[in-house]
Amino acid sequence: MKRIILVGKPNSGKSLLFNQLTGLRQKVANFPGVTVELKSGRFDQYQLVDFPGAYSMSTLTRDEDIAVEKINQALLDQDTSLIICNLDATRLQSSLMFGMQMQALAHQYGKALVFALNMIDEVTRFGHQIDVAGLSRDLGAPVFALSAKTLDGIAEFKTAVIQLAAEADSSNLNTVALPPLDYSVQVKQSRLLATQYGMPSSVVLKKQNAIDAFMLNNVSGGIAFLLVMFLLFQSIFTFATPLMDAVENAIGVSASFITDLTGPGMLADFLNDALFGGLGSFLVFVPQIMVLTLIIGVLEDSGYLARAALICHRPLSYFGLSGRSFIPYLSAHACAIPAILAARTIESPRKRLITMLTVPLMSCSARLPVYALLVAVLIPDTRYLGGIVNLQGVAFFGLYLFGIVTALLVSLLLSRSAVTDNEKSDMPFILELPSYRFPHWKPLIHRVLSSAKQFIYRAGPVIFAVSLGIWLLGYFPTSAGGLQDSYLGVIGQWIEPIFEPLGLDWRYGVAILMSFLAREVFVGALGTLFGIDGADENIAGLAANIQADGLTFGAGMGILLFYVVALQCVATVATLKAETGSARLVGALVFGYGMLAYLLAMLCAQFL
Ligand SMILES: Nc1nc2c(ncn2[C@@H]2O[C@H](COP(=O)(O)OP(=O)(O)OP(=O)(O)O)[C@@H](O)[C@H]2O)c(=O)[nH]1
Ligand SMILES: [Mg+2]
Repeated sequence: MKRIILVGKPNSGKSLLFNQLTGLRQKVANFPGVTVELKSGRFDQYQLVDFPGAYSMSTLTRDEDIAVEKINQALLDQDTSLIICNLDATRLQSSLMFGMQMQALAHQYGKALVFALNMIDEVTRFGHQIDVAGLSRDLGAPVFALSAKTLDGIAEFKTAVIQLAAEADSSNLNTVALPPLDYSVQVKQSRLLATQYGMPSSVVLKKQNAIDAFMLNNVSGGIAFLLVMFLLFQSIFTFATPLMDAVENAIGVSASFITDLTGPGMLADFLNDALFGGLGSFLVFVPQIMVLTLIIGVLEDSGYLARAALICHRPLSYFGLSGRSFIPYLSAHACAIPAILAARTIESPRKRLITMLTVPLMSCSARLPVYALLVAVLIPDTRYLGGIVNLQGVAFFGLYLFGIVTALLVSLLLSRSAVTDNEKSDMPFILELPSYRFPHWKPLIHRVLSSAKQFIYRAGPVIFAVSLGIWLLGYFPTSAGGLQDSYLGVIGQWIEPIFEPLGLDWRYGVAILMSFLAREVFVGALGTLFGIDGADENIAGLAANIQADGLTFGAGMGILLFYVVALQCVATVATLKAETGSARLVGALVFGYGMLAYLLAMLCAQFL
């Protein structure tokens, strides 16, 4: 298939334009370095490829390396019909700096190129107008003003792209032998063109500077940062509670409705214990995942993340990390895998490696159900300041904080050790601050919904299978009750010695071992086990069941810390191996985190 490539400076709106052209939903967010690998989709009869952004053809970071390497391949490829070079109309100079290099290369390799002058809605909003015809004339290439957000100019652009690509396919431009690029010329020319056509930077920066005077100030910025982080984690707990209660009630009502229909017997036992007890107790946590995604999404789209990265650069440097590590660290609270990839934007290879190795310590959304369940068991629901601060919410925040602090300490250890190459640490820290924007709500809603869908699709089948397996083994041969005498009970006796020092009986052991398949399984497995065990089960109250069963505070805290630290995710391990290229290193990491987790759990059980 013939190909059209979409390139440009970071954060210039490439991915949003890509989504509009292909109908796909690649991640779009308001900070540089969102797209870190090539993504393709179909546009008309072409394959459209969205690239990571690059500031110039001489690269600083791994994502830029990938972009430039793949651009060079595309230039040599017969199948590349057209290059769309995306420009941010509000930041014309830096966009053109890359754009003009790209244009010279396209010329050199005989490729057709069109400029998309994106974000034109913002230019209009600032009361400025760009002379598009003049810019096109001076650049010597077609330029289309458009907005990937409001869709202004998109229809014309689509038609033009198809036409230009078809023309290029039939005309066979010839390679022109040009001397190698002299980048200083492009810098000078882009400055001239930007002064002539672009918005004066005083207009763009006025509002931004006013907010940044507060946000980047050492004192007010630091306080704002801590407040934002506290509210982020606290609100996962508070905002989601009503929704969680609703889901819990809905599951309870469905459970009693269905078991009324079936009447007592094995089928009812199965539905109650495995389906509603296992899968049901996991579904309760979906609202929390949605709230977490929503808040991270708002932060990402507002432009605040880049500021937070800047504020954190100094403190993170003490631990051998970079300010840019902040973005992978934050997004790892949703899932570690994209976060490990996002570490590609970190300038120093050494800091990138340390970031990747410590990202799994951030509490990802798979741990949320475990945290929420055990916090509800162990911590009383006490409220302060008229309900704004909730003790359970504070405990929740404490767990996230524990993950972050452990990650920082491990980073410090790694940065002082021989695992990493110290010579490559002195790379400049450069981060472009994006404009503040109101979050684009439509993609945000999609993202929230798809996070829920993914959460269910990813862990749901595993949880169902595990619940089913546990139920069968736990129900037979003594269906009358007596989990202890079931097949599972027998297996349980073998593993009990491992968990005894943690103050846990074999049921918790089974749930912990099973959660190496997916962490969320812990909740489903316990739900099923307590379901079989309890006579008149009330699935809505797994937390209450565990409390009544007498889980001690120390042992419970031990489980929590175990889940914070242990690396129990096959997909994360695979991604780490691919990105670091070292199975040994990743193996050692899994073992190290496992031992630390066990040790912490043991200390809690013995001393708390
Ligand atoms: N107002 C406005 N905002 C836009 C437009 N296009 C994109 N944005 C916003 O600009 C930000 C960056 O968009 P992306 O599509 O992620 O940019 P990108 O060029 O793919 O960025 P990288 O992948 O980091 O290189 C997001 O906050 C978008 O919502 C536009 O036409 N108008
Ligand atoms: Mg992108």
